[in-house]
Amino acid sequence: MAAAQEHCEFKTEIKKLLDIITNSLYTNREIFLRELVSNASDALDKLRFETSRGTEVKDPDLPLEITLEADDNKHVLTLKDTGIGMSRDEIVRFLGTIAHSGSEQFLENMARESKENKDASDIIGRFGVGFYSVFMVAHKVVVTSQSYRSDEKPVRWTSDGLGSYDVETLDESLPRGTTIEIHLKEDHKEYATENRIKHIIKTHSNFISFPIKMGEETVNQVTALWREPKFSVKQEQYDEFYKFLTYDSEPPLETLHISVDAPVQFKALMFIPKKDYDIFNQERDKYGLDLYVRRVLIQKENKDLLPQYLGFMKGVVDTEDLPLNISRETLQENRVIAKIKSTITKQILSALEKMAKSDPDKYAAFWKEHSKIFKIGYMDFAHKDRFAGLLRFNSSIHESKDELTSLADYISRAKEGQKEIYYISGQSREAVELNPHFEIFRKKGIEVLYLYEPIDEFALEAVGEFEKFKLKAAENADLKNLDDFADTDKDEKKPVEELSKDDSKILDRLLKKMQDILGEKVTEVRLSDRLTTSPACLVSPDGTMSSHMQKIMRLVGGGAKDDTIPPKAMEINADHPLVRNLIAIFGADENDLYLGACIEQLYESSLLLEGYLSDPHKMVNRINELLEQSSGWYKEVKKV
Ligand SMILES: Nc1ncnc2c1ncn2[C@@H]1O[C@H](COP(=O)(O)OP(=O)(O)OP(=O)(O)O)[C@@H](O)[C@H]1O
Repeated sequence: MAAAQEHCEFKTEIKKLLDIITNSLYTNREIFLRELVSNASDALDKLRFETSRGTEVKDPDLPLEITLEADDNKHVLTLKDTGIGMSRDEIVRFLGTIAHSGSEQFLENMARESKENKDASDIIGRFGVGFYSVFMVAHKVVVTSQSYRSDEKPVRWTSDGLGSYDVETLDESLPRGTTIEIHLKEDHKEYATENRIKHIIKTHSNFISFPIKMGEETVNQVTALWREPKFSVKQEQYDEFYKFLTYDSEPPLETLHISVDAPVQFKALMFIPKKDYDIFNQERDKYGLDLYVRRVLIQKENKDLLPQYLGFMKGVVDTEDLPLNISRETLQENRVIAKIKSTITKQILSALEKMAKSDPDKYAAFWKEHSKIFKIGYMDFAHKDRFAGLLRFNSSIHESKDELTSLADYISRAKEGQKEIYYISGQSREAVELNPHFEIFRKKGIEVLYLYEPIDEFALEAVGEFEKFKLKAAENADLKNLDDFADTDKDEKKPVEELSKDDSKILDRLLKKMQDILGEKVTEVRLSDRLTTSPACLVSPDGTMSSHMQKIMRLVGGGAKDDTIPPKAMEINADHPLVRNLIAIFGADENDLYLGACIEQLYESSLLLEGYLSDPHKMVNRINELLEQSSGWYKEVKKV
């Protein structure tokens, strides 16, 4: 006899979700079974977790398993588990609102994707939509559940997935667990045939750690692959397990299977995915390894087992050295976990080092996908040198932006007597190569690393030194250190005439004039030893951050917008034709107004290159005035 029947409307967001699911053209509908089996497995994990910590449960002797029944005549597929079950309150909360991760994320991603006009069907496959995906194939679903708490009555939940559902409390007695009856739509009755179902289980759910039974047969593998000895596992099995774990359709780039006895006993099976699937640029909090204690799942995506910069790793860790009843809240302070983390970190770094050495192409593929997160490793001081050894950069010796070098290779090419590794930051290869600070390095044939990501410079600053070579921003290089190196740039333009004594004196006064005009905007105006093609550049006072770093610090400084420009010295290239012209103009009339505009413009052009010019209006006006004047003169010279 049924009691307390209730008819309820789904919340709006669920209606939206159901609408997307049922109307989507998604062809790979079989993943609904993956979702339901994974829910059943979660429910069994939760039950095992409760019993292992001594909680009293209903029907303690029931085997922990999932059973499937396919009724080909009635087109009904039934999935049963002996897991934790749901009470009436829970079933309404869990299946009637959208408080759970999968579907919520799905909706967010859908919203974003539809803005970008992408095909959404791929998201269904990759993220899973949880329970509701069943309505891709069902016209009616009946969920009957008995909670593991003996004082709860069984409950039945029925819905056609259109807009509402019914719940009723049952008076009969039922064994613990959840049964889901799936009444298939006419078009999808194939999902009530035994062979089809077996095939789907093998494809998507083979590594579920509880038996999935059809009749007498256990359809899935059940064994915990990570506990098998390494030599007995084939790469195909690893690949299959990886796909099961991540929903990735491609095999992993690298597999790492380790068994450790000291200082802690644990086994880990980890993978580096071929692609960084954080395609939505979400917060990087979806990382971590699944933690098992003696095959019992304690926590999915545990973050205490892995430093964040190795967060691209996917996989499982299983240890003997923790009590089964450990509380998840205290994992973070647990000494065993800390030891596992430190061992795993070393093992992953070793694996990367090995890969970099034995298969540079593979390492380059790793770098392309995962370096963004890996570079956060500059905070891991304990492994600073190993981290630095794994860094890769584009450099001035390369022909294109896609080539990479390590710091060690840079050093192997360094000039005799060179003690520093130089780098320049910029948005692109072109931008770096136009940076005036690069000119002296080009002239002397000294290699410079090109840094394109904001984090690169943080990483190199933190590393500080590699194999006794100091890491130095090119603009902060002490030019005295470069004096010993001869010029190598052969395709010099014709040598510039030496300045006459008189002109040198005029230049001295011109520099003072520049200083007067620019006032407090610069610390000084001086002659440059570093420029060959640019007329001027700005230089940070010794020991300060590079301009690039200063800009980043202003961005991350948060709060108030800081528009102040840190004072810098302006350096002038005495050999530049523009400067030579200015000397002549200044020599003729020290107060020529044209000079003032030119000097301001030189300063602001340098600011622009350093990325500091925040308001271009004044500058554009001035350029237009200068253009107007010069076009007038040009017209006269050309006699047009
Ligand atoms: N077989 C089941 N036994 C017990 N509870 C279940 C079962 N199936 C679903 N639930 C409950 O319903 C909730 C919602 O399930 P749903 O599949 O929609 O999302 P989810 O599993 O939480 O998220 P995700 O799909 O990201 O894993 C689950 O979190 C769980 O609490």
